[in-house]
Amino acid sequence: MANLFSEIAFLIQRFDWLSLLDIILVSAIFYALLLLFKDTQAQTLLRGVIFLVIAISLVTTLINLPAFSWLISNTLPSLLFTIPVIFMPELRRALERLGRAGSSTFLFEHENTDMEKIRRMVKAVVSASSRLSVFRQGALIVLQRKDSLREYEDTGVKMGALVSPELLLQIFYPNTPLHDGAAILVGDRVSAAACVMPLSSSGVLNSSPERQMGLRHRAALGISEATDAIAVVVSEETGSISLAHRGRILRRISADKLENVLMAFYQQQIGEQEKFNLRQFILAIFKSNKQGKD
Ligand SMILES: Nc1ncnc2c1ncn2[C@@H]1O[C@H](COP(=O)(O)OP(=O)(O)OP(=O)(O)O)[C@@H](O)[C@H]1O
Repeated sequence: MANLFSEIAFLIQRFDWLSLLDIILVSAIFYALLLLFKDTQAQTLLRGVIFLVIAISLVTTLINLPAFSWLISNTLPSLLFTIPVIFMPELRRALERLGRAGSSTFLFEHENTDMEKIRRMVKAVVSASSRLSVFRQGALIVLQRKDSLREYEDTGVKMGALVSPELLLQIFYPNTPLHDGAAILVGDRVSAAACVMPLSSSGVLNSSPERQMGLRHRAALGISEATDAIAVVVSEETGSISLAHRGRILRRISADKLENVLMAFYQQQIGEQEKFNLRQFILAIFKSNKQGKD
């Protein structure tokens, strides 16, 4: 024990501003990694790994355990190689998120921020959902937000048609070729129909007070867990409308509530983008002033 205290005292004595910089850099990298994996399934694992790495480094630095240190120094690198393989989809999404944060052109941002297009799309989804609900025709409509849904579009039939209530009603008309699966909406267009979504394996639906939900609701929850998309489901059995987002499901909502919730989601997104654009705008003015002076 006395040895451990003297070891700690020795470490404290050696602590200088370079050590502080070292700690700040490592903490910044861990913080950036956690931020990158925020809201993904890999987040909990990453937190565990970071905790493990810190705990092991402390133990092996302070206490002289040669066999344990040997085991850890040989197994940790292989663990670092296996994590990216297991969490490939999360990693890809995290890098996509990073790429989006880096892209700052006004044009790129404008594609999503056209409020008129969004309003038209929301109106079409709400109108189609309420009519499908009355007819008790099952439907799954997935609205892309920031995360790309390209890999899911590839599982269905590509369309690229302007969204309208009639088009959505036609897609989900029973026993037609496109009615099975999900329709994906990107902006104000139906980009693909009859798409296969990942099924949720979380217990949210099982623990619901009602009966266990079927595949359509599992698929809605699944895509909302895997991406930031919003999924609107119309139940074939009950005609009820539900909305899934970020692994949570709002059950049996009215058409009015659906419209309010969807508009709130997009207004929040647009607010964030406008804040971002304002920053870009200020930076651009600052740059052009500087160039003018030069
Ligand atoms: N992975 C999937 N991706 C997209 N759609 C799916 C997927 N799996 C099933 N579906 C859709 O769900 C339909 C089956 O729904 P099921 O009756 O099992 O679900 P449910 O949640 O009970 O819905 P409902 O209340 O409408 O009956 C399929 O016909 C298909 O259109």
